[in-house]
Amino acid sequence: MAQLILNHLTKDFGGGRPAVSDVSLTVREGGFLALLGPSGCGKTTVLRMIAGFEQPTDGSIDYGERRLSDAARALPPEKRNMAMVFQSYALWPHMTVAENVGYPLKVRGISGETWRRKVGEALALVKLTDYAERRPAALSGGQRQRVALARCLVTSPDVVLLDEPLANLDQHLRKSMEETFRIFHERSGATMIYVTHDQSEAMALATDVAVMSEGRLVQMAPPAEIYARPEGAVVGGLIGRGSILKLPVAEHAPRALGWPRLRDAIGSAGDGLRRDVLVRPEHVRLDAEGIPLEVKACVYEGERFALTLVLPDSQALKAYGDRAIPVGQKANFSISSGWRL
Ligand SMILES: Nc1ncnc2c1ncn2[C@@H]1O[C@H](COP(=O)(O)OP(=O)(O)OP(=O)(O)O)[C@@H](O)[C@H]1O
Repeated sequence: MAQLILNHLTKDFGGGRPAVSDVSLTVREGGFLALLGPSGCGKTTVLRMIAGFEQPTDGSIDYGERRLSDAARALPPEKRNMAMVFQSYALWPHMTVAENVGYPLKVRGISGETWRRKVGEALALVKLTDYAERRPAALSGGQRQRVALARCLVTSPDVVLLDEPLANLDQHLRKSMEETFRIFHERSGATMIYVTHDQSEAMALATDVAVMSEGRLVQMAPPAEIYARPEGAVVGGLIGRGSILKLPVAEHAPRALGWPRLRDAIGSAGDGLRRDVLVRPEHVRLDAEGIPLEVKACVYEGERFALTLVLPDSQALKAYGDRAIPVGQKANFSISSGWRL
């Protein structure tokens, strides 16, 4: 086990802006990195460079002391001891589950008892022991994805690359697969890099979250840190369900803003420069001492109500409530904290 190091990694396909620009980050040993960002920001290209399917045009990738690739040379994918799981499971339809899982071993010349033992262990980990002799066509989507996971686990890779592996699954299955990934990560000790559109998935699984935008790395931090202290509107808008308000706060104001300062900013009609302030819905609460805000929408979400409130200058503010408030009605709210982006 070692650190995976991306150093000024760049990939330019030659069509305008590079797909990946100057990305430097270190994935800690045995870490679980979630790579997040809007469509087209370069996530898959980073993953493909790590796997060895694309060569960087600049910068380098190292695994510990070992140089995997740079602009001059690249270790072929099969020499990297990595495994990649795709959104489409890419199982061979004519092979059984066990044969699919054991295929990478066969390619490496492993057969007989060792083959059976390793396949058995991998299938047990993803709870598919009883399905060993089935063909992929006779499996559910979640089971197929678990076969793909077992196939990547069977060779004990140092690094596992997952490209939106849960995108085709329904909400319920995604939750149970998240658990499988967590166990897989704990037991294998492999470094995992997980590309996803779904930030809640990323927050649930990752030791670190990296957010990309337009080919660049915008921020990388542990999930709780990136949630509490996002850098800029891209990260603030992507992580969690906050509202980004434009408020007149001074440049030298602290990043974390308390209620008195927020109340003054919301109440001020000043034309001064407005800055992006992120307000999390869980920090907005009904408060007799607060300011009256109109309820524009109230949606029942099962465990709570999601409210959309309107500030005096018509900006929308999301909040949670434990009871319904009729649309059009005003109630007093305060905001316990905001974060200047
Ligand atoms: N082989 C290629 N040739 C030319 N351009 C490419 C190639 N692969 C990717 N790109 C471009 O590079 C940019 C980044 O693509 P990439 O697939 O890495 O984004 P992504 O963040 O994974 O997007 P998504 O979330 O939609 O999958 C896009 O503008 C894409 O069109």
